[in-house]
Amino acid sequence: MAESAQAPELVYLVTGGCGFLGEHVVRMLLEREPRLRELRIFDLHLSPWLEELKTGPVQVTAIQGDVTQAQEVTAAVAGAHVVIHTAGLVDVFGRASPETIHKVNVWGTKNVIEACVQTGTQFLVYTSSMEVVGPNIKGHPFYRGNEDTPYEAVHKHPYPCSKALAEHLVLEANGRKVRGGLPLVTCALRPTGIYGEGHQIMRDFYRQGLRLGGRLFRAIPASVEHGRVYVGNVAWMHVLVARELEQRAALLGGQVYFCYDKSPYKSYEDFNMEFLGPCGLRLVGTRPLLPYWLLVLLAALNALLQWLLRPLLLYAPLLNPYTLAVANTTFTVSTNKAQRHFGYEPLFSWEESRTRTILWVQAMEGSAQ
Ligand SMILES: NC(=O)C1=CN([C@@H]2O[C@H](COP(=O)(O)OP(=O)(O)OC[C@H]3O[C@@H](n4cnc5c(N)ncnc54)[C@H](O)[C@@H]3O)[C@@H](O)[C@H]2O)C=CC1
Ligand SMILES: CC(C)CCC[C@@H](C)[C@H]1CC[C@H]2[C@@H]3[C@H](O)CC4=CC(=O)CC[C@]4(C)[C@H]3CC[C@]12C
Repeated sequence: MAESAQAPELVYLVTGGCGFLGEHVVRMLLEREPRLRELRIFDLHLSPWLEELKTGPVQVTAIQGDVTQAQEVTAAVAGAHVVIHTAGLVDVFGRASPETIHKVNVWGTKNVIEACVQTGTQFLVYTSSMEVVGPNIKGHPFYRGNEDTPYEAVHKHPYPCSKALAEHLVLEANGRKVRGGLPLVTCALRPTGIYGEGHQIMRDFYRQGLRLGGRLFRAIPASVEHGRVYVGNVAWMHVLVARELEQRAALLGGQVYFCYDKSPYKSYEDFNMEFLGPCGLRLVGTRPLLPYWLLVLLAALNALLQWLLRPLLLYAPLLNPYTLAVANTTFTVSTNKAQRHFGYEPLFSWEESRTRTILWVQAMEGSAQ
C-alpha cells in the first residue's frame, strides 16, 4: 500500500456500512482517502442513499449480505486490501436473543477474520466498544481512564460479553499468516457512547420529549459522568488507523484504542440536552425526580414484563436493569494513545460536532422549532 501519485489502487470493505457509524465511515473514506479505487459496502440492509454515492469517481459496490454467513463474507472480502468491520448487533434493550447477539457479533467477527486469512486481506480494523471494559456488573466508576487503566472488566449482559469476545478474537488474530504468507495486521477501536447525525437513541429521546410537551424528566444524578464521542471523529479515527496500519504495523498491530475527542464530560441526560435544549426541549429537575430505589424497581418490573410478554409481543423499553446501571455509572476516558500511535486529532471540534448534531435534530420531522 505504498503512497503513490498514480491512479487510486486500494479496495476497502466496510461491513455494517449502512449503520449509524458505518455511513459516516463510508462518507469519510470517500472524502478523505485519495488512494481509494473501490469501496465495498456490506450490510444486511442496504440503504437508498448508497445510490447517490455511485456517481462519484470511486467505484462503490453495495453488497447485501449477512456476516454470520461465512461464504457471503468471504466473497465480499476477496480482493480487498483493508476491511473495516463495524457490523454488529447493538442491543442492550432485549430486542434480540442472547444467541442472536452472540452469533452476529462473535461468529460474524470470526467469519471476517477467517475471510481475511483465506483471501489474503492483510489489514483489519474492528469497531469494538468501551463496553468491553465497562461499566462492570459491580458499577465501579471508570474515571478519566486510559487503555492501561486497571479495571475489573466483568460482564453478564450479552452485548458487552459479545463485544469482548469478538475484540479478543481480532487481537489474537494479529500476526496470523494470510493467503500469500504475509501477516494479518489487526487493531480494535473502542468508542464510548457515540452521538451525532443518525443517532437513534437521541431521536427516541427527542420524540419522547415532544410527546411530553417539550419536557424530559431527570432520572440520573448530574454528577454521573459519561464519555461521549462525535460520530464524525469516530469515523475519522477508523479512516486514519486503516491508512496507517501498513506503515506502522509493528506498533499498531494487536492494539486497542479508545475513541475520544473534545466532547465535554457530562451525565448522559445533561449531554443530550446540549442538542435537545436548542431544539426546544427542557430537562426538568436539578436532581432525579424519582428516588434511585424506585428506578431499580421499575427497571426490574420492565425486565419481568419483557419476559412475561415475550410470547405475545416485544416489550423493550429504554429502562431496564442494564441500561440503568450503565447510565448510573461514571465512565469517562482520557487518553492520547491514538494521537501518539497514528497521529489522530479530532477532525471536528466540540462546537462543530454540537452544531452538526443540533442541525440534524432540528431537521427531524415534528421538530419543536
Ligand atoms: N452506537 C454506539 O454508541 C456505539 C457503537 N459501537 C459499535 O459500533 C458498531 C456500529 O454501531 P452503530 O452504528 O451504532 O449500530 P447500527 O445498528 O446503526 O449499525 C450496525 C450495522 O450493522 C448491520 N448489521 C447488523 N447485523 C448484521 C449482519 N448479520 N450482517 C451484516 N450486517 C449486519 C446493520 O444492518 C447496521 O447497518 C457496532 O459494532 C457497535 O458495537 C461501539 C461503541 C458505541
Ligand atoms: C431511562 C434511563 C435511566 C436512561 C437510559 C439511557 C440509556 C438508554 C443509555 C445510557 C448509556 C448508554 C450506553 C452507553 O453510551 C454505552 C454504549 C456503548 C455501546 O457500544 C452500545 C450502546 C451503549 C451500550 C449505550 C446504550 C444506551 C445507554 C445504555
